[in-house]
Amino acid sequence: MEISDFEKLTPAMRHYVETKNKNPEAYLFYRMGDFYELFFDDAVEVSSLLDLTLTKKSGGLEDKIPMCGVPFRVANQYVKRLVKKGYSVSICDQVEDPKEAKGLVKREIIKVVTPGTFVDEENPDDTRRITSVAMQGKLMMLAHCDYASGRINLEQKIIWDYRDALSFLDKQLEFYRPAEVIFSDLAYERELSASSKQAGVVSLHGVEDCNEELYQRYPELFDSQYHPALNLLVYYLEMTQIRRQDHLYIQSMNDGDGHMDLSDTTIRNLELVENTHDSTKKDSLYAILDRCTTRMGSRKMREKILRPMMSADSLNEQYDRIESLQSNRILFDDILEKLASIYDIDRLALSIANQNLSPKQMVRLQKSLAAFTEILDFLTSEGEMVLYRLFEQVDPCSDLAKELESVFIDDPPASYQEQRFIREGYDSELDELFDSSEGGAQWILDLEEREREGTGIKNLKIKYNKILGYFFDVSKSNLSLVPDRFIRKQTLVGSERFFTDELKEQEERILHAKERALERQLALLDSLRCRIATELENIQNISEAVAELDVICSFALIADRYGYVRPTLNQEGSISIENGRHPVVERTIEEEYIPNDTRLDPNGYFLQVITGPNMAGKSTYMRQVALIQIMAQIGSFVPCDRANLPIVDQIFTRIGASDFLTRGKSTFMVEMTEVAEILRLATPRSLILFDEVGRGTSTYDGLSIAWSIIEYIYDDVRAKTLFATHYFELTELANQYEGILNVTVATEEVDEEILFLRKIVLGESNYSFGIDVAKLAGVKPTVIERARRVLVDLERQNNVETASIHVKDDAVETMVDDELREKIRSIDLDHTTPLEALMLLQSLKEEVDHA
Ligand SMILES: Nc1ncnc2c1ncn2[C@@H]1O[C@H](COP(=O)(O)OP(=O)(O)OP(=O)(O)O)[C@@H](O)[C@H]1O
Repeated sequence: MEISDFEKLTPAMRHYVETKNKNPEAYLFYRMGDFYELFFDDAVEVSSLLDLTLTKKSGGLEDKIPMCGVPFRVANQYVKRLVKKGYSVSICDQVEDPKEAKGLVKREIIKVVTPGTFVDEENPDDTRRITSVAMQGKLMMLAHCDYASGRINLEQKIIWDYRDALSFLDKQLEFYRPAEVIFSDLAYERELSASSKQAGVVSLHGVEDCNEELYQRYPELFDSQYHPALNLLVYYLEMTQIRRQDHLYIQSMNDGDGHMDLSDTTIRNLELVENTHDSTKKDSLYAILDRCTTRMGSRKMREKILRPMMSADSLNEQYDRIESLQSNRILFDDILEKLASIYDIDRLALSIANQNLSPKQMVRLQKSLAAFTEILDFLTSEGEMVLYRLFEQVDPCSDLAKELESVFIDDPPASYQEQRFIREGYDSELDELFDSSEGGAQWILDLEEREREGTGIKNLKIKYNKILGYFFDVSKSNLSLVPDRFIRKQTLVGSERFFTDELKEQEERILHAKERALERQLALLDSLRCRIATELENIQNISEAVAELDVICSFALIADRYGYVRPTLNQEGSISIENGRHPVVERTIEEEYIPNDTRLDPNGYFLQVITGPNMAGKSTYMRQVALIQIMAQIGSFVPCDRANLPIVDQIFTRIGASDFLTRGKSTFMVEMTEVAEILRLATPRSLILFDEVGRGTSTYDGLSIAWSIIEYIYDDVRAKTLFATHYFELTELANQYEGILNVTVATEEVDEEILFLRKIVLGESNYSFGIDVAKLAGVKPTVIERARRVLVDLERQNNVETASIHVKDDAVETMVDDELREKIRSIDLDHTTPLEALMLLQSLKEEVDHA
């Protein structure tokens, strides 16, 4: 805005413009009376975003100023809609009582609500995270914060190049799914933009200034160590929320150790937390495993699935806990019952720190703490030490729970400022004040009765409103009976309103007592808020422990219900699964699920080439192995009869076409990029699933790539690998390498129809049944017939071509050698003339030259 225009503005509009300029990127909600108003461009944009009526207001300029507004009581609804679309909103409130203001009422921005800091009280499942990214030398550091609970997870990784940065960020953003990412301007901005789009980040912006003094102000948080990403995060939160951020705490610091590293493609391909068709939880591993009672438990379950553990000791301890619940049914039921009365206390942390817990929230906290104490009592009295150990370090805040127990009435009102919510007997002064206010009310009723008799006005009533206070209401027909001591206050169409000196005197007393009672009540509430704030850290620990316990209960429930068994962990690195099942497919198909065995042994067969017709069950089999391995490493029992499993460091999957086309790469390019990444990162402790690698290009290209990938894995990577393919030629590899095993999915042909037996058996299949599947799928018979003829032709040509390809490849060379050897062996020298021998030699040479 031009300075000349600014000077023409009314004082209120000038203040609005000054306030807006403090944070131009956020929409400014400017409090005026009972509304938050927006002006100028903000009004035009927000009215269209939220379907509000756009009006105009004169503000000193020649043209009227665009304006729209929302009632302040429901403003949160509008703020929510804006932040969900990725916008931020500055809330500018009146910070002095308008009645006491001289001139303009003082207004200030009290906070800026951003996509990552918005807390949706009505929807506790809406977990919003904010992530900060900063670089320190070659170290990329990230701080992920769940703002409502105050929990922060720190991550870091040494970045060698652009590709490293991109893959690390992809993984991080996919895992934490922040709504908002902030970065210092120096950080990898370009990479961030690409990754964040992929992970659906709604708001991304750089923050230039970063106050390095912060770590002195939050000594516990920083643990006297400067951490640039954490610093950036706290700086940004203080700047937007305009207050100290005392509820923040570090939940974990991950420097890559201790957890299995799952790539975002693996998370997607195995449908760990969402399915690939509509990106919801349905039909994912998470949907099967999550039988948690509390919301904290469900969130923890998701975290665990995405971050499997690597410590055999911790996993065995977790299995022990499941067993201990299974073997003590009564205790298990008691715990489940108590968990059901624990609220989502995790999300109260922000309100606890800001000391604005409502009475309703306090009652929830009290009930949750009481239930938690009872759970601890069960465990100690039952001597269940494996479970109790979860809580050894946790202070149950029993005193606080007891203290809160006697405070509140049963169901405190949501709008508590004007109503009684503290129980009688908790504070004698409060009781006296409410008594006199309520006693006054009785006095009014008595007076009404007395005056009705005294005046003879049968329907005389004492009423109350905010403007007149208490008054006598007399209908027109009774006006002649009104005595002189009644003083007229107001005349309406059908009645008149009066008061008496006596009524006014009493009114003073009643209203004053009520006001003081409410004041006292709020003061008591404030002191409880202070008291609770001192226990914040303990409450956060309790919510962590409850979440852990809930997850274990969920594992135990599922194990019982679906017949999962405890896996045994081995150090040798071999996978041995008896009658394994796919945890999701077995629950979603109508027919019976056919279990399968798997054995992958680093000292024996560690690479399986899986052939078999389309739709036979190859992918399902491979995924089942990966899912069983993941389940074991998150501490769950597994769907099979018996499992002896290693701790794998990573699970890689190259399955189907990924949806990366937005980044301008072809499907085949994406496939090869993923393959390259897998070959680079996999170790002998990894598990790799390859489904039809090489399919995205011409047959020979694809076949040769698949062939050499298998050889490379066999010779150099040595990771346990399942390789499903339609290239029958790859089954030849098993003849050449000892550790490669050919398996196939059994089928039966009954009356020219194929029957899938779903059973993995030794051997290979050179027939893909693609055309049969097309027939099953309902493709027209004429098309099917034509396809069969084309296939026959192609196969004929194919053989001719195969004979003439020149591949410098051990495998092919071996085949040529074998043929030559065979020919030489068959020469009968006793019956060969020198000339014939010479001619034979010439023909052999020609063959070798053309091979
Ligand atoms: N073990 C099993 N028991 C019962 N049904 C199964 C089993 N395995 C797979 N199926 C069923 O078969 C369907 C096809 O399986 P899957 O996708 O694994 O086949 P595929 O061999 O990978 O096929 P394609 O080669 O066409 O990708 C699954 O959707 C499932 O309904």
